[in-house]
Amino acid sequence: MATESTAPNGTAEITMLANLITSAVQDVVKEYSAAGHSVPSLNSTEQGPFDAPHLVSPALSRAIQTIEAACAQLSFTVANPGHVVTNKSYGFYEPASLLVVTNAKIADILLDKPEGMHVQDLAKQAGLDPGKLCRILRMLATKHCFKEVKPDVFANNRLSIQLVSSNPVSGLVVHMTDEAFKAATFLDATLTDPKTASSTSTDDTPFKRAHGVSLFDFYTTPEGKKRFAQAMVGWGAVTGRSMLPKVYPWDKIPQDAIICDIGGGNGHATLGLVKEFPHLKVILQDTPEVIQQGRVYWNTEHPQAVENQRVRFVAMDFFVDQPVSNCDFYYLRHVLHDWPNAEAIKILTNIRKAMKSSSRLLIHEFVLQHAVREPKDLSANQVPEPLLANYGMARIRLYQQDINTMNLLNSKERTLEEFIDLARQGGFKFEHLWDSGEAGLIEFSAGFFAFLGPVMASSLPPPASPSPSLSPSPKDASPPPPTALDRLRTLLRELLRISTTDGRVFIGTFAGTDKPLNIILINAEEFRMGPGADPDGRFVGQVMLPWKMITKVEAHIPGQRPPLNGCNGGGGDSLYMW
Ligand SMILES: C[S@@+](CC[C@H](N)C(=O)[O-])C[C@H]1O[C@@H](n2cnc3c(N)ncnc32)[C@H](O)[C@@H]1O
Repeated sequence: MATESTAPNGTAEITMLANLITSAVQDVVKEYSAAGHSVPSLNSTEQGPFDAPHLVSPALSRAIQTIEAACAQLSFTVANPGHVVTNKSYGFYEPASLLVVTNAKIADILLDKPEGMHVQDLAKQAGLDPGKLCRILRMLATKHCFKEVKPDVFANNRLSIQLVSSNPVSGLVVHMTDEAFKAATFLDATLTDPKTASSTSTDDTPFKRAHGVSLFDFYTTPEGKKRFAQAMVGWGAVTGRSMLPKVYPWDKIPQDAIICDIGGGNGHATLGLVKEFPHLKVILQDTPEVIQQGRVYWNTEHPQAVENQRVRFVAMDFFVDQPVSNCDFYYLRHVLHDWPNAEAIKILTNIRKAMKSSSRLLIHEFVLQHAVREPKDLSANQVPEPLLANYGMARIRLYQQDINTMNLLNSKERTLEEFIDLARQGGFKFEHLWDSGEAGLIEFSAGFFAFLGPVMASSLPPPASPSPSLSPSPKDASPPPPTALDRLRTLLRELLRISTTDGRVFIGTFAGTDKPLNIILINAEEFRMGPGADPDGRFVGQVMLPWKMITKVEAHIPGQRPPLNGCNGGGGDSLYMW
């Protein structure tokens, strides 16, 4: 007897997918027509009007992602599943072949030859066997990279033109298809060896197993450094380094606000930002050697910023040093994904120590999403059914890159929840996720003071060390008039001496919640050496005092040096003092 199936209805799904594709194609055509263009053919090698992430409107981006996700899902639904899975297992021949043609500069040889070249001539120039090159080019052309214009005659097309050696994307392609790809063949062995299975050390990666050295040691020669730098420029181009000016309300940020670009590489992201918003200043921080490269890059790409002192270059080791103190923004772009949690928290903690109360941390990275819909996940719910909640194949690079970080560095890409948790452990409070195309820009405030709002932030005493910026943060601008609660908070911010009904006296500060039923204090003397003290001796403890126990509250006696130089909140309920 036939039982009623509870499986989703494939007929309904493929009809919905086809409808999504039709409507998204109309949206794409509309966007191109509005820009006065027709949609570029795959056969064209001309640059299109939307060929970089920052040029794509949110509507066009949605339409493109819908097409990429729905086409894959539709074909995987209707095709023989054995055929689909076998094809997936053969997928590695694509990167292997891309490396051959990129190293041989086939796309360069084909430049300005729309009629194409016979593979005999191509192979002669490239120094390869014509028969073998022909088979490689035909496979790639069958995957729409290069075009076979006549039998055995190949030309560039819209995809292969990216492999031209002057295009930084080709640098990324070589890095991925050579050293990363070789390392990936050791993924299974690394994950099943008890010695390396759960390790987060860079010495226990598939990369090290494949190459005998860690990723960092692989690129020590000048040639290696150049190769990695090229790959990173390609990475920036593809992942949308030019998105930074677009996704945050920089126009509302006051004159001379300082963005500290930590682990900023040559500073290409913040260079683009100050070009578009010249009222901002940048402090670029990276290792000494990279900072030198940054200087050269800015002197070439934006000499006015250097001459007018809109940029400073400060070398650092972000595991050891605090970044420059009291900047308005601390910007981390694709830095944390290089590190497992323990190291990432160390970087964040050092930033946290450098921040003033109104500073903001901006983490600019891929933000992974589950492939399944969850009712509370608003962004996933914007993805039309029956597509996967994370846009499936349209966003596959995020999930491949997550494996890539495991492969190369034993690190990871993260979900929003993971970023919030990591930052909380570094002393930050989540404020906002700004949609930035492929990556997200996640904004955090400085833990404790965050809840106090703009009035509190602007009423803080001046920082102990000279501030590089005298400009208030955006949140400080035009504060609303203080309320009674704000005034109470301002009082409570000061170092206080609090006497209690049981005769104890605490010196500390308020670190409570918005509902001041209890007061949380730090007693420096009592807790500094206590069991709760952190290894740096900064977290000295806390105590909850119900209001009814408090007999007297005195502001710290003016002129007397406070027992501590200042205090600031950690994430949630911890408090740091120094
Ligand atoms: C993946 S790159 C990201 C560069 C840049 N933010 C971008 O988005 O292009 C990571 C950066 O972290 C820097 N870095 C690595 N270890 C560091 C350390 N201990 N101190 C400071 N910077 C470091 C590297 O030199 C590199 O520039």
